[in-house]
Amino acid sequence: MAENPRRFTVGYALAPKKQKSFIQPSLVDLSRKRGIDLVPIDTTRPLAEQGPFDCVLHKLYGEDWKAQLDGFATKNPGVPIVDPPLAITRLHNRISMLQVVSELKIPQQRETFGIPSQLVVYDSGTLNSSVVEALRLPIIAKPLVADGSAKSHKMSLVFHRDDLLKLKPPLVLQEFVNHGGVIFKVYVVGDYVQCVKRKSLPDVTEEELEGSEGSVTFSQVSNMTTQVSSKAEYYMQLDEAELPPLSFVTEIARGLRRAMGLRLFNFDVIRDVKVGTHYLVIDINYFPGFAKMPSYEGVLTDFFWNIVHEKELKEAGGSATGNDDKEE
Ligand SMILES: Nc1ncnc2c1ncn2[C@@H]1O[C@H](COP(=O)(O)OP(=O)(O)OP(=O)(O)O)[C@@H](O)[C@H]1O
Ligand SMILES: O=P(O)(O)O[C@H]1[C@H](O)[C@@H](O)[C@H](OP(=O)(O)O)[C@@H](OP(=O)(O)O)[C@H]1O
Ligand SMILES: [Mg+2]
Ligand SMILES: [Mg+2]
Repeated sequence: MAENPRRFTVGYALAPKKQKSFIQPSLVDLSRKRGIDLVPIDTTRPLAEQGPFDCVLHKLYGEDWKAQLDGFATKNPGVPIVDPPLAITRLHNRISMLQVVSELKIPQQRETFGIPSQLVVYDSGTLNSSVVEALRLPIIAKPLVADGSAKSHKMSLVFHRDDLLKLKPPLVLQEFVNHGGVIFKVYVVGDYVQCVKRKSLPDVTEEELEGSEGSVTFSQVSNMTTQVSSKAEYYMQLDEAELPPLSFVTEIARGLRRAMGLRLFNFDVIRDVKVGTHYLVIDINYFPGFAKMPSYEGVLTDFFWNIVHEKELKEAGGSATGNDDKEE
């Protein structure tokens, strides 16, 4: 194949913290070598006046930013926006986020999956109603909104029904499922899927449930550097835990990618210790911390390459992105 001297530009718009963690020199260098320049978008200036870009990558929210993206898309209809704001919005609500998992039509064989029993509570009055009684303790209370704010990560693990009354709706009440203290994070970058293990909340025994007083609040367990459990065997659990079969999580990833019309996300999966082959999806995050993923530079550079070459690949009758099957 003849060498293509054309260079491509990916414009990115990220919050300062995200920019710092994601735009590593190693990523910029590798992309540059493959003919792709990563260029920051100036969010203080109209987006439609900037560029030219072959792709716009973003993780910013708000009506103003949406309007900027709309203006840019009108002027540049062929330029992919990763990802469309409307598709991302589904992940800002912990009910609509997991609804999509329940709707997936994937033949389940040895390994099965679902979501934990949960319900949404909009007002304090509902906290002692019979619908809540249907949920088994312990219960995790999560803010309904998952918009990336510190508040949206603040959760409570509740051991007694009385303690539910202290919670502040709107929230999602979800049954806590014992899973051996290990969570699987499945990273999705276009058609690329990688699954890693992280530490999670430790299991709760019947005795602990009877004896525990009050509720415990916590935030971003899997990102914590300090030990969440004092149990000595804790880190051994992480080491020894077997990953779910890659083909199984890849099927779920593919289903989610198609159903949501998103290319950059991860989802958290736990394995029910009681069943052993039953998995529960508990969280989906847009454009998560990919820099924590082994070989992230190569994976993301391949992704950018595929995106900017999408048009010519389609014209040539092939697709290297694996996104030709997405429903957008
Ligand atoms: N139903 C559940 N059963 C058992 N543990 C759970 C359940 N839901 C959440 N957890 C634990 O609580 C942690 C936080 O929950 P979740 O992932 O929903 O929150 P988050 O703030 O959106 O996380 P992230 O930082 O991944 O965005 C999980 O990583 C897991 O350790
Ligand atoms: O701040 P919000 O928009 O909520 O996004 C977070 C995600 O919820 C987390 O899942 C990311 O951490 P992981 O990549 O470990 O899942 C986390 O990654 P980070 O801590 O590297 O930024 C964030 O992307
Ligand atoms: Mg999570
Ligand atoms: Mg989350």
